[in-house]
Amino acid sequence: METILLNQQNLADWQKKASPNVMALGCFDGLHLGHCEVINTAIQKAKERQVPLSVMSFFPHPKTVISKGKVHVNYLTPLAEKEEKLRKMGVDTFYIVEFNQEFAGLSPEQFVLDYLNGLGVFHAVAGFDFSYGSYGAGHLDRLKQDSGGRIDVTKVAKVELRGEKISSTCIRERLLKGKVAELPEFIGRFYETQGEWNGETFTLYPYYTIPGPGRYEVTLKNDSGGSVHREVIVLSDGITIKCRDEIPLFLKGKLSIVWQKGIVESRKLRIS
Ligand SMILES: Cc1cc2nc3c(=O)[nH]c(=O)nc-3n(C[C@H](O)[C@H](O)[C@H](O)COP(=O)(O)O)c2cc1C
Ligand SMILES: Nc1ncnc2c1ncn2[C@@H]1O[C@H](COP(=O)(O)OP(=O)(O)OP(=O)(O)O)[C@@H](O)[C@H]1O
Repeated sequence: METILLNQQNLADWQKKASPNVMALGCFDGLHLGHCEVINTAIQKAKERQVPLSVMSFFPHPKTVISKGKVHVNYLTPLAEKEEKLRKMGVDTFYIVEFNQEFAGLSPEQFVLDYLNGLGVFHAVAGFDFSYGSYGAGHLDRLKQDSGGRIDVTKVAKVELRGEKISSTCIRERLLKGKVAELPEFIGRFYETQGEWNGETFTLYPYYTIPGPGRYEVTLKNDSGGSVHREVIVLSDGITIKCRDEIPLFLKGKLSIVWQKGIVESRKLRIS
């Protein structure tokens, strides 16, 4: 998979190199079950047409830029992890578009002509609610027209769980409430964060969303298959993670925390 950091300055160079492709569109933070439905649908379309599959995502999160910094988005999957997951899914080209005020101000038509037509897209796949262009005015029902009739569109229906749309937002909300045990129903696995254990402290890699303050049952594991079950505490500062028991030194170095269960404090259970 080729990863391309795209912006207004280098767009013309990448347009010259582009070949016909199918493209999946969106932020894809967390690569939850709704995102996987979009990407797997796009994979199928690319196979049917025997062309490469590209994914176009945006960084920083549009909400942060559009709110002019008022809305701060912590990520579920930092870029490096998203890149690895997309590569494993079989994506051929991963475009990360620099989402800044200038880009946000593109009209829906201009975005489609410059970033889809211009990059060889002839079939676009996104979810039912994908929006594009200034004020989010663009939507899938007008994309073909915005492309001058050149791009066919597949709209993926809402993937929901008990009536609730599966979204990165609802996953972040559950994380901050400590409801990590519910997440496999949304992302198909337990939520994981990557970082370093130096023998004394955990240091998470940047951008992860840490579960809310509280105690958690977790599995600590490294890339060579070593793992232990432990209880960790996220302190009230919401960023410090402490492990209650000793962590074996064979886990020193890069370490994943697999968040499995929030331990409800007994005091919360006390019925006054
Ligand atoms: C080129 C481009 C420009 C965009 N500009 C805006 C914008 O000005 N305002 C906006 O609300 N959304 C804009 N969006 C849509 C956002 O990416 C995002 O979909 C929207 O904020 C709704 O987010 P949500 O569906 O996750 O709530 C733009 C998207 C693209 C691709
Ligand atoms: N539950 C879902 N069902 C179908 N498509 C979805 C679903 N969630 C997201 N998508 C689609 O997947 C792509 C990426 O979604 P995106 O990350 O932009 O939105 P999101 O998951 O709702 O995140 P957020 O909550 O931050 O807005 C978009 O095309 C979007 O329409």
